[in-house]
Amino acid sequence: MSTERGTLSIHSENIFPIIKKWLYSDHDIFVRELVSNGCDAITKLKKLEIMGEATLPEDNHFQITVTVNPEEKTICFSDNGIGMTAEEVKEYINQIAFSGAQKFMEKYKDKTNEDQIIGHFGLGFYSAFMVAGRVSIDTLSWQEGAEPVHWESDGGTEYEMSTGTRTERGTDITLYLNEESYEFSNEYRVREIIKKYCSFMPVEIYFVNANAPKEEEKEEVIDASVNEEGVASEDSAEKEEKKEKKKPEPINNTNPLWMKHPNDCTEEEYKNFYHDVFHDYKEPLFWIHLNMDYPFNLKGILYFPKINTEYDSLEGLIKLYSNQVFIADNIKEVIPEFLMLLKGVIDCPDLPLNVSRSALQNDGFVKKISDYITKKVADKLTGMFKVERENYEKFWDDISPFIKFGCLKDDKFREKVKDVIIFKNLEGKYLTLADYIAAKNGTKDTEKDTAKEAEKTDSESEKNSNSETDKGTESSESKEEHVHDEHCECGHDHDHDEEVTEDKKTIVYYVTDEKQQSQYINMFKEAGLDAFILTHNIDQPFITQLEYQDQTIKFQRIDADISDSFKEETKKKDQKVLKNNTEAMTKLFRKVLGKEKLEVKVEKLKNDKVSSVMTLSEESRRMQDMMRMYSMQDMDPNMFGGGETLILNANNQLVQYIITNENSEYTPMICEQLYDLALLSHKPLDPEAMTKFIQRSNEIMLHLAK
Ligand SMILES: Nc1ncnc2c1ncn2[C@@H]1O[C@H](COP(=O)(O)OP(=O)(O)OP(=O)(O)O)[C@@H](O)[C@H]1O
Repeated sequence: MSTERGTLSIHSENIFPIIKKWLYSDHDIFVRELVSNGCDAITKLKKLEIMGEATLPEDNHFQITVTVNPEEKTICFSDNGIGMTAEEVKEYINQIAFSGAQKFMEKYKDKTNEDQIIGHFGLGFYSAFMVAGRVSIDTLSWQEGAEPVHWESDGGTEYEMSTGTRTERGTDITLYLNEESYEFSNEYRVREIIKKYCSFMPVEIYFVNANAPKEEEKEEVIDASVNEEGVASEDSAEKEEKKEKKKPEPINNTNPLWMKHPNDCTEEEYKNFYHDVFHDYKEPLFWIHLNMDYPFNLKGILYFPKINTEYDSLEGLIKLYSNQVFIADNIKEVIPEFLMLLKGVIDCPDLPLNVSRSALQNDGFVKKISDYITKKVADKLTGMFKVERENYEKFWDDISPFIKFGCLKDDKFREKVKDVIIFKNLEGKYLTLADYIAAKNGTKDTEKDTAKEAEKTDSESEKNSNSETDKGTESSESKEEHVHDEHCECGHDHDHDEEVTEDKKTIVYYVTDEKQQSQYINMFKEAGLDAFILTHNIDQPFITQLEYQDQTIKFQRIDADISDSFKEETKKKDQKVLKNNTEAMTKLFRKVLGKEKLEVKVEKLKNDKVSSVMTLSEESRRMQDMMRMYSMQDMDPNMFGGGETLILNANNQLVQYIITNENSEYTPMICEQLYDLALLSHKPLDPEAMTKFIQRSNEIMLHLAK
C-alpha cells in the first residue's frame, strides 16, 4: 500500500481544545477506553471463532499488554484481537471514531457543568489525543492474507496511512505523550490507573516497563555477585524452575466474584473480595449477591459494613461497572441514596451510561434497577429476621442506622421492612414495636400477627438468604403490598383514618443516654416498665416518622414525665396536702434559686430513696434538640413553654425536712443541692453550675464532719 494522506471527516478544527477542556478532570480515562477497545477486539474474534468463521492456533492466548516507556515518553496498548484492514481503519478510525468525538462535542459544548457528562463514555479511541500529540496504530487483521497497516495522526485533522510492519494478528496503539502528560509513561501511575478501571476486565492484562532491566539481566547481576563471594551458583534445573515461577502474571482478575454463581462462592471468597476491593480490615457483617438476567442484566455484591463506631463516617462505596469495566463510584441515580452506606459492586451492562446525569434521573430503566436493588436489600433483611433472628439481632446495632435512614428516605423500602424493625429494650432484648405494645397492653396476639406477616413477606423472597437469582419482581411486589394493607404493624385494633386524641395514644418510652438517664431507668425497672434504647442521631427523626405513620402511638423519653406507676395511690385528703406542699415548695425554690418560672411539684413516689427528679416535656425537649441541631442555642427555650418540672418526693426524708423546716439555715443549701441532683441525672450541668455544685457538696460534708 502506498502512503495515503487524508483529512479526517470532522468539520471543526477546534475540536481538540474543547474536548480537552471537558475531560480535564479525569484525563486518565483514556487508559480505560483503549484497554476496553482491545478487550472488544478480542471479544469480537472470540465470537467469530465460536461462529466457525475464524480458526485460531492451538496455543492462542488472548491478552492485552500495556507498555510504558518512560525514556521515550510513550505508552502503548497492544492486543491480539481482531485487528483491522486498511479499509476498516478508514471506516472505524477515520470516520466512526472521529465522528463519535465530534458528536460528543456538539452535544456538550454548551453545557457548563462537567458533572453532566457521566463517565465520558462514548469517546473511545479519540480520548488518546487528550494526552498525546501524536498517536499511531499498527494493526494486522485476523483475515488470511491481510496486509499490516500503519496509521498515524498528530491530533490535527490530518492522518497518514501506509503499509505496516506488524507480523502478528492484533493492534498496537502507541501514544507519544504531550509534555504535560508525561506522568502516563510512569510505571506506578499507569499501574494505579489500570487498577482503578481495569481490575476486573474480562481479558488478561499484562504490564511492561520497557526501560526496566530484563529478568535475565537482573539474574545475571545477582549471579555475578554471588560468585564473587565464592558461593556456588544454582544448578540449571533450579534456574528453570525459578523462571517458570517468574512467568509474568496478569495484573487484573478476569473472573471477579460477582460474575460467579452465588452457589459457587464461599464465605471466605466473599470476605477476601471485600478486603481486596474496599481495603477494609474489618469483616463485613453480611452481603447480598445480586444475580439477575431478566428483565435486565445486573450482577453484583452488596456488603453491609460494620459502621457502629461514632468515628466512622457513614459513607459507603458502591462501584459501578459495565461488563466488568469500571464506570464510576457512587452514582446516586442508580443506587438508592440510603444504600450509599453500603459497600459493593454493581455490574450492569445495559445501563445507558453515555447520557447525562439529569437524563439518568428520569430514566425509567434506571429507576427499575434502583427499585430492584432496594427490594433485594429489603428481602434480605426480612429473610434474616425470620430465618436467622439471632444473627439479625447481633447485627442490628450496626445496620439499624442505615435501615432507619432508608425508611426515612424511601417509602417503598419502609413498607417492606417496617415489620422487621426491632428495638433494644432495657434488658438488652430486641422487640418489634408490636411486641412492645402487646406486652404493654397485656396481649400477645400482635406478636403472632407480626410473625405471620414476616413469614408471608419472606416466603416471597428467595430461599437462599445470601444469594438470589431473580426472574421478575412485579408480581411478588404487588402481593406484598396487599398483605400490608390487611394488617397494621402498630398492634392496635383501629381504623387508621380515625383521629386519636393525645390521651388515648399508647406511650412508647425510650432512653437516649443510658448513663445520663440511669436514675429514671432504675425507676422504670422497679415499676416493671420497659423502654427502648434509642441512642443514634437518626432515631429522633425516625420516631417522628413512626408517630406520623401511626397516629395511635407517641414516643416519650423516660424523663419526660413521672409515670403514674411510680406514684403511690393518694387519698383525697393526701392530694390536698400535696397541693399545698407544691405551692409552698414552688415559692421556696423559686426564691432560693432565683428562677421565677421554675415549675415544682410535690408527689408521693413509691421509692422513698428518690428525693428529686427533673422532667422535661417531650415536646419541649424535641424543640430544644432541634434548636441545638440548627445551632439556635441563643434563643430562649422557654419561648416554647419551658416544660422543665422539678418533682420532689414527699416520701423522701430530706424533702420532708425542707417541707417542715422551711426556715432552717440549711434549707436553702438543701434546695440548691436537690435541684442540681435532679438536673444532673437529666443532662450535664453547665460549668458554672458544676463548680457551685462541687463547692456546696464540700460544704455539706464539712457540716457532717462537725
Ligand atoms: N484495538 C482495536 N482493535 C480493533 N478495532 C478497533 C480497536 N480500537 C478501535 N477499533 C475500531 O474502531 C472503532 C471506533 O473505536 P472507538 O473507541 O472510538 O469507539 P467504540 O469502541 O465503537 O465505542 P466507545 O465509544 O464505546 O468506545 C471501534 O468500533 C472498532 O471497530
